[in-house]
Parts: sequence; structure tokens; C-alpha cells
Amino acid sequence: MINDNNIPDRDDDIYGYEKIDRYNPELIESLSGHYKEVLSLLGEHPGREGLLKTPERVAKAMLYLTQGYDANPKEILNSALFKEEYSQMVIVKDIEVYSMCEHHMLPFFGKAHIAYIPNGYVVGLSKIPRVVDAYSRRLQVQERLTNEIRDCIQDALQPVGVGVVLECRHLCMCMRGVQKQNSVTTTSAFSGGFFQEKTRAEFLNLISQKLS
Ligand SMILES: Nc1nc2c(ncn2[C@@H]2O[C@H](COP(=O)(O)OP(=O)(O)OP(=O)(O)O)[C@@H](O)[C@H]2O)c(=O)[nH]1
Ligand SMILES: [Zn+2]
Repeated sequence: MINDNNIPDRDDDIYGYEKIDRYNPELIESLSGHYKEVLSLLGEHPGREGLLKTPERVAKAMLYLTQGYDANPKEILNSALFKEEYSQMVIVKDIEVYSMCEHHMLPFFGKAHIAYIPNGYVVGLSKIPRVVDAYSRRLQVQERLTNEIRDCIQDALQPVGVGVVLECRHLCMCMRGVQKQNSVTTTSAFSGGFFQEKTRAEFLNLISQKLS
């Protein structure tokens, strides 16, 4: 249930949802109505006890999973730029990615490895995973997600270059369709200095190393 201040009542938070701006009461009500209809069309009985709150739960879950539409990724990076004369590669690797493919609206998930070479400015490290979330919490294809992350970092930081590698499993390929349980899709996007063989090799080498 949503109270007058647009904040889910405390009792409702037992499902672990964060309080996010997208929890707009009218939107939740409208989505819930549609999901109730979907349950019926799928052959379920939305009136049975276990499903009574399901349409509302699904509505909130989908709003959570698509909250990237409300984010401004470039602004996220611009909010924490620091002048710093560090000119070596900065890598944030093993960033968890959770997204949904735009074809089936089923999850794809895995890891992102992101590097840039500063050009006078470094960015607050936490902002890099935040940018990943801002683009992945939308309906996506892995290739576009990879490019969007690269372009955003390149635009905001104007670094010497950016490298992005994503490794994901797509549930639309596991639990339906071709049903390949172990296939992993790798995508990459580079800019500037990362087109140089040596720089790219350093990045790929460092992300493949395990922490000791
Ligand atoms: N390139 C790309 N394809 C994706 C991604 N996520 C899902 N797909 C693919 O999108 C394609 C959609 O193909 P369609 O033939 O229109 O859909 P479909 O009949 O459900 O295809 P199957 O999954 O092969 O059963 C499938 O091949 C999916 O594997 C992604 O991130 N990138
Ligand atoms: Zn899919």
C-alpha cells in the first residue's frame, strides 16, 4: 500500500524494496490492474490467497528493475569529478550487472569490467557502478548497454580512452528458446587510447587476473 506521501507503508517493505521515486501510487495501481489481467490470461486465479498482492508486487518489482529510465548517468559522473594528475589506467572490475533483454523482458546478468585513462580528472569510483546500474536497469540489449556505458564515461570525463567489457548470461537463452544453460555472451566497447593494441592488452590482461 502507498501512503499520501508516495512512500510505501512500512509493512510493505518486508519484500526488501527500496523506496524509489518511481513508486507513484497511480502508476502502481495502473500496472497492478494490467498484471491482474495477465495472471487471468495465463490461466491463474488472481483472487486466490497467494496471488492477492502479486499484481502490486510485480508492478513494484518492474518499476524497480526499470528505474534506470529516471537516472541521469552523465550527471552521476559530473557530480564527482576530481582534478588529479593520475595518468595510468583506472579499472573497476567485476561489477554486477542485472538487466532485462528488450526482446523477452527476461533477465540477463553478469559482470562489467570498466577502465579509463584519466586526462586531468578522476571520477569517484562508486559512480562507475552507478552508471552501469543507470543503463542496465532498463530494457536493453547487451551490445547497446556496453556502448552506452562507454559513451557516457567518454563524454563526461573526456579521458584519454575508455574500455568496457561485459560478460552476461541471458535467461531467454537458458530457460526457454535455445535452452543453452552455460553460454556466456561477451561484448566490448573501446574509445581513444584503447584502440591501441598495447593498452587494450593491458586492460584485458588485468581484468582476467584474479585477486591473490
Ligand atoms: N544481440 C542480442 N540479442 C539478444 C539479446 N538478448 C536477447 N537476444 C536475442 O534476441 C533474439 C530475438 O529473436 P527472435 O527470433 O525475434 O525471437 P525468438 O523467436 O524468441 O528467438 P529464440 O530466442 O531463438 O527462440 C534472440 O535470438 C535472442 O537470443 C542481446 O542482448 N543482444
Ligand atoms: Zn531475450
